[in-house]
Amino acid sequence: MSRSRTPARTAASSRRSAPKRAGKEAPSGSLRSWRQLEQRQFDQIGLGLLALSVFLVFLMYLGAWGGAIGDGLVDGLLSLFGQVAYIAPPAVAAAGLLLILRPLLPAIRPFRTGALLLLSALMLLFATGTFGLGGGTGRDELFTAEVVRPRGGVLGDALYWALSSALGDIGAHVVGVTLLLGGVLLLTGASIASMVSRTGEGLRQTTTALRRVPSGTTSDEPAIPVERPARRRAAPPAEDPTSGPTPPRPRRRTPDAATAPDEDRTGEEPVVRRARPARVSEPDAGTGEVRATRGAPDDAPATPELDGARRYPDLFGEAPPMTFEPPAPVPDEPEPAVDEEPPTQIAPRAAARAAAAAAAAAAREAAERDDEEPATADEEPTERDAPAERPSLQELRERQPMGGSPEGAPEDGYVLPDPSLLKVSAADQLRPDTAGQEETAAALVEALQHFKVEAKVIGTIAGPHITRYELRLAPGIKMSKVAQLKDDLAYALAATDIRILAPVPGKTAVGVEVPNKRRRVVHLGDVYDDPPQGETPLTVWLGKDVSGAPIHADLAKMPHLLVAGTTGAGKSGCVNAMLSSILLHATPDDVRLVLVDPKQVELNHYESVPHLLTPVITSPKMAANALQNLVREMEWRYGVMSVKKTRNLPELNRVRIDEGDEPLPYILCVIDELADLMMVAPADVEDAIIRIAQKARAVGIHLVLATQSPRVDVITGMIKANVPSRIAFSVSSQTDSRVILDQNGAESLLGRGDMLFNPVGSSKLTRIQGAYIDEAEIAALTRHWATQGEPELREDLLEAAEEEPADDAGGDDLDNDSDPLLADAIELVVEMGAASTSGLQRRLRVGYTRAGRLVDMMERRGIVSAFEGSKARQVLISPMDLPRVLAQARGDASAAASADEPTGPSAPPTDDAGDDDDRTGEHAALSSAGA
Ligand SMILES: Nc1ncnc2c1ncn2[C@@H]1O[C@H](COP(=O)(O)OP(=O)(O)OP(=O)(O)O)[C@@H](O)[C@H]1O
Repeated sequence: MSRSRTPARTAASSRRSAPKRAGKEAPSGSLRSWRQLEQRQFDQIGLGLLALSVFLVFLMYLGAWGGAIGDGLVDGLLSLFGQVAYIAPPAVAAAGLLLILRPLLPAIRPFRTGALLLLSALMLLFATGTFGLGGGTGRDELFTAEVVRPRGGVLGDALYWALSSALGDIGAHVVGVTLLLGGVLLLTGASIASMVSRTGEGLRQTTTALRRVPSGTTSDEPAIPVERPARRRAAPPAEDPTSGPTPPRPRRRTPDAATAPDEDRTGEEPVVRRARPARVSEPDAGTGEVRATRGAPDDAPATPELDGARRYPDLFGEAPPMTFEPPAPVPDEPEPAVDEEPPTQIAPRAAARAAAAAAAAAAREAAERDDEEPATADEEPTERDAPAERPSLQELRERQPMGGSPEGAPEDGYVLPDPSLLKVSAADQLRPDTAGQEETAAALVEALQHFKVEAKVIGTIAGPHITRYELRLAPGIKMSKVAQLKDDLAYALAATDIRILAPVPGKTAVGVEVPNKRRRVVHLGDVYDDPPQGETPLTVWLGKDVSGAPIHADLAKMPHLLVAGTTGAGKSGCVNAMLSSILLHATPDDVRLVLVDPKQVELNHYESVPHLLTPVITSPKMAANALQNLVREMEWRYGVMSVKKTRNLPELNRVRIDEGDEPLPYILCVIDELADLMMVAPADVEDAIIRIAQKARAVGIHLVLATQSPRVDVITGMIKANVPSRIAFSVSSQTDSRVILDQNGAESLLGRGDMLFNPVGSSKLTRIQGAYIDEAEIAALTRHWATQGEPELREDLLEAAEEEPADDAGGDDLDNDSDPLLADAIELVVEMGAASTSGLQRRLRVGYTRAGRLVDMMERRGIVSAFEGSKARQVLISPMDLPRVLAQARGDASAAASADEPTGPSAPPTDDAGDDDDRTGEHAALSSAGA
């Protein structure tokens, strides 16, 4: 993190968290000011407590004279707490140490409560005389000078008196012991069940280990097998971007520095470092990498995993910040398992640590398993085990990976652009326009009254372009009534367009979003920040939400994004903001770009950045080729991942770096006008998009598809199903809005960057005013990159994909109802008892399109049931029918006729049954041609 950026970043962060706090109950003044103290102030307090502890040791344990204050203090403590006061010196020292070391310690929420319970329990036990503590002289002499000191002090006596009055002596004993146990549990973070289970587990392990000891083991030999060293190098300690001094921008950031949050990066290092190869960063929780988040110096060793954090994750960590990082939904076809993250939040630090430990343990186990036993053949095959059209080993070896450092890349690493080249709004422009808010609120309530809707405004939230008025309706009034009044309210408020949220998600309120009189332009510089910890280099800044909080998204987690809206609504602006965000923090070693711009004017600014993998593609045909070649790259990456036994790009890159290979970058393909491509080669483009969208997430290939034509022939059902994250800009009708978002809303947007963001896994739409970056800023940014090397273009990406004989047999030029693999497919589905396109893809090693066509052919022949949404297709024939059906499929009609067992349900006649003969003739021809 750069020093010069720190203030801006801090400002941005505090702005971001402000609305979150606004929604919560304000903490009390003293608590708030306590929390606002900085660590150096905590250090001072901690030192003071340590000194006090030493002082008390002398006074209380060694009998030293402490002067008036010291002795008074000891007297007071003894009177108040009795014998329990003797734990004051270590307790005060512990409190001091906790304050000093708090950046290194996990947040243990119930600490204070635990300490309080323990203290109360001890005082009570001393006062009550439980376990013979304190003498226990009963209630008669309570509060007398003779007994308070040797027992639980005045406070202990007070507790004892209250409890014994209410519950008797027995009750006081029971409560004392219970409080003691409760305090211990809270302080240690243990739970009774887990203690029981861990004890059982420990016993089991010990017994097992003892049983394993060979009879001849001598005392010198280790009885319990020693853990084998992991085969792979463990992940280095995490980097903490929030700590330590940060070098000023412009800085030279090496690919390592840019992309390897787990590499050592101290502030003292020279700013320029040559440290290729890069390591692509990865999500925290997914990969289990350990990252310190608070105060730990960069070069400090990673805080050791706390046992409690692993076993009792619920007790550790802090409230997660708001962000959009949803996991990808599982498409029809299962992706190779990649580490998932919780849908809407960054994992708390301790949870991340726990995940890290679990992942590390799993990796160790896996490494050991690899050493010990080869994979068994009967293991459940996964997509990764048998990817469709997996390249051969030869191909894997020969192919040149996409990425690597472009020609002429600076020897000493890339220099990242300074974000200060971005324009920042003036202070008055950063504040939303709140003029006339009261009048609008009053007019709103009045207008609703005219329509017999009783409501009152319970809150307003003002953003850069709209203000949301939150209404509480009188009992018995339906929300839908307000929604129906949209146009009337717009008329009453003299507003261009209003949007009604009925209800506001998560609130008992109806929201009415009214455009502000003066809209604020949100400049990218107002919201831009480096990717938060745990995010990938594909993190982009989208703009500000209705409360003015900056919103970012990690495209790698989207994992693909659809951007649609009418012309002039701000799509290109949004794409520019995304690309610029990436160019501001990612080097060509982190991210490579494939830009498709059929309009030829939107993305040509980027033609000289070294991040490009191809020239900016303007021809739809070339774009279709590029997409198909990206599918090959994807398959190649899967092949490599399978050989290296890794599950996602960051893991693969770790292995590649260990083996001295260049890591692979993320690849982002941005298509600025999907409709143009879909006009030229709909089948090929759709097929390639679907295949990339379904599978490419794990290998780091991601798509951003933009279109100004939100029509079903452009955004087809299959594309929609596989591109789960959507951004809708203003559209002209509710139908268009539903095509993009599956719900209304985008028809009420204001244009010029006003958008609704629907990240994957969330049904909630976030309204955002898009960040804007003008051409001069983009030019400055691209100039900065252009001086650091030419793009190393992979022209082969634009070449027409080589025809694959196996797949071509089922290609476009063939009859739609015949395929040499049909008989095999039929056999397979009968054998499997179900028909799925992905199953056929895997087992027959064919592409998606061909497998889909085979299923269609079987449906037409009555072999499998029709498509029923998410339900699997049923196989309608029995194994007994197989010979006849296969004979038909192979075009051997005579074999079918002479088959001995023509029993069982015959395949239902199909409309095109009459054509079968012709087709079987073709089949035979094809089969023999193929042979
Ligand atoms: N985030 C924004 N803030 C303010 N104004 C914006 C923003 N985005 C776009 N605009 C304005 O809207 C105009 C049109 O934007 P843009 O070119 O991005 O639209 P588009 O949807 O890509 O249109 P087309 O599909 O025709 O390319 C821009 O010239 C700019 O003035």
